[in-house]
Amino acid sequence: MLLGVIADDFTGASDIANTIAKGLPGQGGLRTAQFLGVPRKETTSDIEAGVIALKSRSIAAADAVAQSLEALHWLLAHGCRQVVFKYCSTFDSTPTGNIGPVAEALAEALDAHGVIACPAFPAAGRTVYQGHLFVHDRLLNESGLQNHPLNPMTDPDIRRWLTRQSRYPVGLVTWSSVRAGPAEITAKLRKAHGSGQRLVIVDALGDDDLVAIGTAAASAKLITGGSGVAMGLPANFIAAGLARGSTSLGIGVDGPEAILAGSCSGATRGQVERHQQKHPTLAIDVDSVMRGDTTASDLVSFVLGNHGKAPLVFSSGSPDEVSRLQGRYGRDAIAETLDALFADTARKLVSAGVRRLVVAGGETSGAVVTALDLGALTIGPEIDPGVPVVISTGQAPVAMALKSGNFGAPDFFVKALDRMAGR
Ligand SMILES: Nc1ncnc2c1ncn2[C@@H]1O[C@H](COP(=O)(O)OP(=O)(O)OP(=O)(O)O)[C@@H](O)[C@H]1O
Ligand SMILES: O=C(O)[C@@H](O)C(=O)CO
Repeated sequence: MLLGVIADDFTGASDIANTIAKGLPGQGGLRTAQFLGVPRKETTSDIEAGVIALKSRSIAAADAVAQSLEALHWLLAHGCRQVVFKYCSTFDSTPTGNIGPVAEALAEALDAHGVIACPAFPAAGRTVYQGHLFVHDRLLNESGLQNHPLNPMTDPDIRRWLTRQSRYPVGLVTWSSVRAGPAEITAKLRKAHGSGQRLVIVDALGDDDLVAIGTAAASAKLITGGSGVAMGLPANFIAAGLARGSTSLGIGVDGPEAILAGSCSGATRGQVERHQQKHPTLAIDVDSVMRGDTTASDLVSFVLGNHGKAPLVFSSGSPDEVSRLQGRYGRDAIAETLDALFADTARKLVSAGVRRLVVAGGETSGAVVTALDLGALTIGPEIDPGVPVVISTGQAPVAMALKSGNFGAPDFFVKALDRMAGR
C-alpha cells in the first residue's frame, strides 16, 4: 500500500476513496479499498490505497485519538508512505471536537510539521478563502450547517475553530500563495513550521488549487482535509513510477433495493421530497420509536412490501422538528436510538435478500455498515460528486451508496440504484 487514509466517518471514507480511485482525468487513480474500521483480517496485496473508515467524528477527543493512532499503525505496518486524515468538507466538529487533537496526535506520531489542513471540495461547493469556509455562496455558519444535529457549525473562520481544538498555533496559507504554485505553498508551509505552527489552513477555491496543493504535498508524511485534498496525490505516485494509474470497475448488482435516510441536511430533505413524488416512502415517527412502539420490523415490512419500487424510509426532519425532539429526549439518546434502528433494519433487510442499499448520512451509514459487517469494500463508479457505488466482496455482493448528508442531486436516490445495477 502506498497511500493510507484515516476517515472520521463512513460517507467521508467513500468520498475520498472515490477521489483516489478516480485520480486526475487521463491519468487514472490508485487501486483503492475501503475498510470498515481497522481491518482484523489480512487484505489482498494488490491495493495501492487503503481507506480506513472510523466512526469518530462525534466522539470524545481521547477516544478519537486512540482509534486514529491504531489506524495509523495499521497503515504504516502495511507499507503506506503517506497518510491523509479525512474530515468533513464542512469541518463538522464542536469547539471541543477532535479534528485538532487527532491531527496533532498523528503529526506527532509521524514527526510531521507544517501540516496542511484543507477541507475545500469545490465540486460540492465548499471553498476556503482567507481561512473562511464557504458552502456555495454562503459562509459556513449561514449555510444550514449551523443547524446540524450533532455538530452545529457556528463560526466560518476555521482557523479560529481549529485553534480552539489545538495545542499549537494554527497557520494560514492564503489563496495568493496557492495561486503562485506548489513551490510557494511548500515555502509557506515551511515558514509556518518555523513559527511553531503545526497545522496550517490552506485556502483553495478550485480543483486546480487542490491539484497544486497535492503536488506540494508529494513528500508530506501527513495531510489533512476533505476529499479534495487528495485530488493531486495519485499523480505523485504515478510520476514517481510507483503506480500505473487505474480506472474504477464497472459493476452490475441487481436485486431487491432499499433507501434509508437518517440525515436531516437540506440536500437529503430535498432528495426525500423529490423521491416522495413518485415512490413509496415511510416517514419514521420518532416519538413512536422513542416509546418503543415502532421497531425495525415495521420498517422492514414496509420495504419488502414495496420491492421493485425504490422504497424509502426516512427520519429526516426540519431544524424545528430536530430541536423539538432533541429538547424532549436529548440529542445523544435520539441519535443512538435512530442509529440502532437503521442498523437493525439494514441487517434484517440484507438477510431477507436486499442487495442494493442507499444510505443517507454519515452517522447513519456508519451504524448501518458496521451492523452489516461486510469486510473490505471496492470502489465502483461515481454517482454524484463525492459519492461512489461501493461493493462488498464475497459470494452475494451488496452494492451500496453511502451518501454524505449534503451531497447529491435531487434525483440521487433513483440514480444511485440505477448505477448499482449498471444502468
Ligand atoms: N428527526 C430527527 N431528529 C433528531 N435527530 C435525528 C433525526 N433524524 C436523524 N437524527 C440523527 O441525526 C444524525 C444525522 O447525522 P448523519 O451523519 O447521519 O447525517 P448528516 O449529518 O446529514 O450527514 P453527514 O455526516 O454525512 O454530513 C444521526 O445521528 C441521526 O440519528
Ligand atoms: O467531506 C464531506 O463533506 C463528506 O465526505 C463527509 O465527510 C460527510 O460526512
